[in-house]
Amino acid sequence: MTPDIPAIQTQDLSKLYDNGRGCRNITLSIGQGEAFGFLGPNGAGKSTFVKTLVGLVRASGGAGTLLGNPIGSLEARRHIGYLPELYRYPEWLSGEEVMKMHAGLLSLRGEEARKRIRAGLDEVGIGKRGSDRVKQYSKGMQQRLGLACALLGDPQILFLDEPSSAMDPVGRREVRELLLELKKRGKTLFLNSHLMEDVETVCDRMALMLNGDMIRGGTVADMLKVKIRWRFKVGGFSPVLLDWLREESRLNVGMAQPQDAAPTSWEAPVWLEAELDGEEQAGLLNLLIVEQGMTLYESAMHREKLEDWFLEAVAGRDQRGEQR
Ligand SMILES: Nc1ncnc2c1ncn2[C@@H]1O[C@H](COP(=O)(O)OP(=O)(O)OP(=O)(O)O)[C@@H](O)[C@H]1O
Repeated sequence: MTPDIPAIQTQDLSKLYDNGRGCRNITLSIGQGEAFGFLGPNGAGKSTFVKTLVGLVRASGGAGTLLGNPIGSLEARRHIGYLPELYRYPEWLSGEEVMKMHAGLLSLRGEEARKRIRAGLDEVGIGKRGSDRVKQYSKGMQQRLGLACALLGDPQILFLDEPSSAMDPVGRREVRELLLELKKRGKTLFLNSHLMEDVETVCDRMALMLNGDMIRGGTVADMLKVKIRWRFKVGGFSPVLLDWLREESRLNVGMAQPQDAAPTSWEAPVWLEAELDGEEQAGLLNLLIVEQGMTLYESAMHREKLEDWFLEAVAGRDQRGEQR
């Protein structure tokens, strides 16, 4: 495989359904071995874009290639694994039988197929339940099975549409670890997710979709350079101390929003909030609070950085995706 050919490349790629919804004019280039995250609210067009890339729906405009091969072509499909967002496996089949069915589609047979099926089920953590029927699987286990199917052909590019949405926090973490491992093995990952933490941990670059358009994009590191919000729960507080804190730290410290963190009585601890560039500044404020004889009950980041970014980006925008 020529390393400088992009794994995924699109130029003004659009897929508009008869009702005018879908995704439009998406231009992207994703290198081999890169992990790319698509974020966006429900109905933004993320799944439509992925379905167009994997060749499940035909583009209405623009062009795209996977490892240099036109999207939808057999050669492009040979290199991909796809975990759709909504899927149902026949309930009467066992996990192993579902995998066997997929192995058949990949022309894998005999011992090679058996080996890969066993390893695949183990890798996603359901190896011991492989002979159980799908109807006995929890939603999270079905999602793990879907992931194992997507990995069965050892694809170069993995398209994962909400890969851990049905999982509990432990399952999500395991999937994140698996994705990081796949990245280490040089796989290209395209991840659609509502879960900021998935994108933040796994992806190198990301973009935000809204109403069918890609409205913002960049490296995850750049996106995380936005200010962070930090909260301090302090006792023995007085307004004079707040002025002093501001002056000493030269930071933007204030009382936290009363509706979020109202004190219950005058003596009760109060919440302060600061907009910071990094954790070191929180350390400085901790120190100054204690130095002034206030009691520091709690000091923690208030909101996910990426979540802030996401909320800020969609704030005030009309979101047509979910509307009639
Ligand atoms: N087959 C279809 N026919 C007509 N409209 C569709 C079809 N599939 C999706 N849409 C519409 O296209 C828009 C984008 O849907 P899409 O499923 O791509 O969004 P999404 O970002 O993946 O959302 P979610 O996170 O909820 O899956 C939505 O308004 C949706 O209602």
